[in-house]
Amino acid sequence: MTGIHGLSSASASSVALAALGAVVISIVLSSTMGFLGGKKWKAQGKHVFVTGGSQGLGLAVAELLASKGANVTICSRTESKLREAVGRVKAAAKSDQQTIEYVAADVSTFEGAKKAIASCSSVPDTVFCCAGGAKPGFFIDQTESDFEHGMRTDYWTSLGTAHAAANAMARNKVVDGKIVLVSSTVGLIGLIGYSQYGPMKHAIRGLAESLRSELILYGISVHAYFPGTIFSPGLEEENKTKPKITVEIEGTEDGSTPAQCAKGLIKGIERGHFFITTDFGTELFRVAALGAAPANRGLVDRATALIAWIAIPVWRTFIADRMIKKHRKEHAQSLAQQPK
Ligand SMILES: NC(=O)C1=CN([C@@H]2O[C@H](COP(=O)(O)OP(=O)(O)OC[C@H]3O[C@@H](n4cnc5c(N)ncnc54)[C@H](OP(=O)(O)O)[C@@H]3O)[C@@H](O)[C@H]2O)C=CC1
Ligand SMILES: CCCCCCCCCCCCCCCC(=O)[C@@H](N)CO
Repeated sequence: MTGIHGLSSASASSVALAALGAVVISIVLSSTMGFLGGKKWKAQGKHVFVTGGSQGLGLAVAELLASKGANVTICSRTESKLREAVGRVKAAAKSDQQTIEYVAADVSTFEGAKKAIASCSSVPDTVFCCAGGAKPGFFIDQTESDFEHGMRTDYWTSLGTAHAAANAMARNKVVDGKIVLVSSTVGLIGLIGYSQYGPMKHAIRGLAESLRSELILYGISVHAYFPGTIFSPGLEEENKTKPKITVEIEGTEDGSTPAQCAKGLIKGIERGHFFITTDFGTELFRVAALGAAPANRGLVDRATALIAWIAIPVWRTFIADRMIKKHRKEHAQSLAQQPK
């Protein structure tokens, strides 16, 4: 007797059994965090260091964790902004016993990042690398200096901070250390206007995977966050130079407040998720691009990947690429007006 694909029913049932086995293993592996690791991460009593902590996502993360009882050090380059921001973090704190401070530093060099970590009143056990920002534009318009700036602002800030933090944590035997890297939706996909920025956010994903593996040595856990549009001061700034076509594809209405993003990010961390998203579109891109990274919920991730398998090519072909093709004429006209 033969089954549907000409398989004997015996081998069809062994295929089914193997599939079932894979599902069970997948569920077990993805739930080990809950069953074996046991402990849910708590902000209470931690010392959290946040780069990009003077505004936008970083400030919202600092405020939220202070409200949950963490000691917080915010870091960015501009002291005047830090002074105001640290007041907001203090106001959000659960009690006046918490240490809330700021460190003014440029973390885009190893020297700056090392100094920033060393200036904290104690070794931080939890580090959020939120510093970053895009300078969108058309690939052919951008200069070598724009790309170099992107590497510094969007990759090196995280690399330097993670390097300084891992050193401090490992050498001071910090228990349950944590490093959180911030990528973007465009760290999972490519999108017109973001060639100076997206590839750096892809690099952040690679850094997260490398560090997740190696920092097991020291019991330091690593997470990467992939936010969609955040209504932040940085977004207002980048929108001044963002190509119209990029704005159209992103949609001006679609996005979240820094506070909404911080809330979703912390929820993901508490659940022990490795790659964290806070909007459905990016969640589809995450499961489609998961590769060998750990899933969040084994079975659900795989089911979501089935949706992504259909939805992503449809979105790309009939929405994104089509909009770009429609934009060709307008773009050619503006190109013709530029000097060669
Ligand atoms: N806004 C968005 O739509 C999205 C943002 N993201 C990412 O989320 C993160 C936060 O974004 P957002 O909330 O918009 O942030 P903002 O652009 O509003 O703020 C950036 C923060 O980083 C600080 N910063 C920048 N460069 C350095 C540096 N070299 N050293 C120290 N601090 C620095 C800034 O302060 P100062 O200039 O004073 O140093 C500021 O505090 C970024 O990594 C961004 O790429 C991801 C997806 C979408
Ligand atoms: C099948 C799936 C459909 C989903 C559609 C979603 C469309 C995604 C558009 C990309 C949004 C880019 C946000 C991040 C931008 C960013 O990082 C900068 N703003 C940095 O400041």
